[in-house]
Amino acid sequence: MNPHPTGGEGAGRRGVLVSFEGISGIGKSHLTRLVAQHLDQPLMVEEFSGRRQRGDLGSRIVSALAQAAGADRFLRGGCPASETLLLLAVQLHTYETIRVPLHTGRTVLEGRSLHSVAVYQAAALHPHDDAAALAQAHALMREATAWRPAPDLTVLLTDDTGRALTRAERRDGRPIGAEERAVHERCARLFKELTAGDPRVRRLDRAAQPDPQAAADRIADWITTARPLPWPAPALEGVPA
Ligand SMILES: Nc1ncnc2c1ncn2[C@@H]1O[C@H](COP(=O)(O)OP(=O)(O)OP(=O)(O)O)[C@@H](O)[C@H]1O
Ligand SMILES: Cc1cn([C@H]2C[C@H](O)[C@@H](COP(=O)(O)O)O2)c(=O)[nH]c1=O
Repeated sequence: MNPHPTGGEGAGRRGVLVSFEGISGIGKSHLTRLVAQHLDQPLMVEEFSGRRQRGDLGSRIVSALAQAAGADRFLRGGCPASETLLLLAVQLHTYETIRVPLHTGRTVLEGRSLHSVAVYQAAALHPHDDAAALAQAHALMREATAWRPAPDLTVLLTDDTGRALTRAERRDGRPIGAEERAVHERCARLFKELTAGDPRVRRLDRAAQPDPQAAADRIADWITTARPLPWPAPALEGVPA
């Protein structure tokens, strides 16, 4: 089986693929909207948010997972391996939907991308073993990037976890319990460990940069100076590399 069914990629002519990562309430959507105002008609993709009900394949997979998981915010319906493969499929679907705009020069902003699946699903697959979870997160990144490219630039947002979760509680109108809070804390750590030393990942700490406009200016600078990285994949049908 060809692991790059949608393939496609020479560097230089396409737009930059940017992801925003971090725990709930960290401000991914909020900052993405502000950053978008600095860019020339970027395409914004937010398939993972359970708050958005749409009919595309990726969103329908997420809705099905959310339904199977009941009230659980981490989409845990009791079958973590199958859930992980479905969430990776959502990532592949995202790539299939963005590849043409991306290859015709548009900047694409992804709210949650491969790192989110790697982190949350590694945590779900290894709930009691941090070292195994980190190894699993790296393995999931390798698996995912056999199927679709990783973002050229990942913006990892960090903050005091309590403050981020208070924002998420206020936004969603429901409290976050102690077990969920512990998972958020663990995933915040895993995001940092998974991305440590990766030159494609820029970290922005909201505690150090609390002004959203200043944070957005800084991120926009990173994006406008980022360059598309070569992707090891065959040429995209109908779109010159
Ligand atoms: N610096 C901030 N000051 C005040 N409110 C903020 C700030 N950043 C975000 N918010 C608000 O906090 C809530 C959570 O932000 P947002 O929805 O962007 O977080 P997120 O969970 O990271 O995003 P996503 O929905 O993409 O996963 C929103 O209501 C947003 O408007
Ligand atoms: C990609 C992905 C996400 N999740 C969980 C993590 C969060 O609890 C929600 C998304 O909520 P947000 O407030 O919109 O950030 O989904 C997950 O468990 N597994 C995943 O792969």
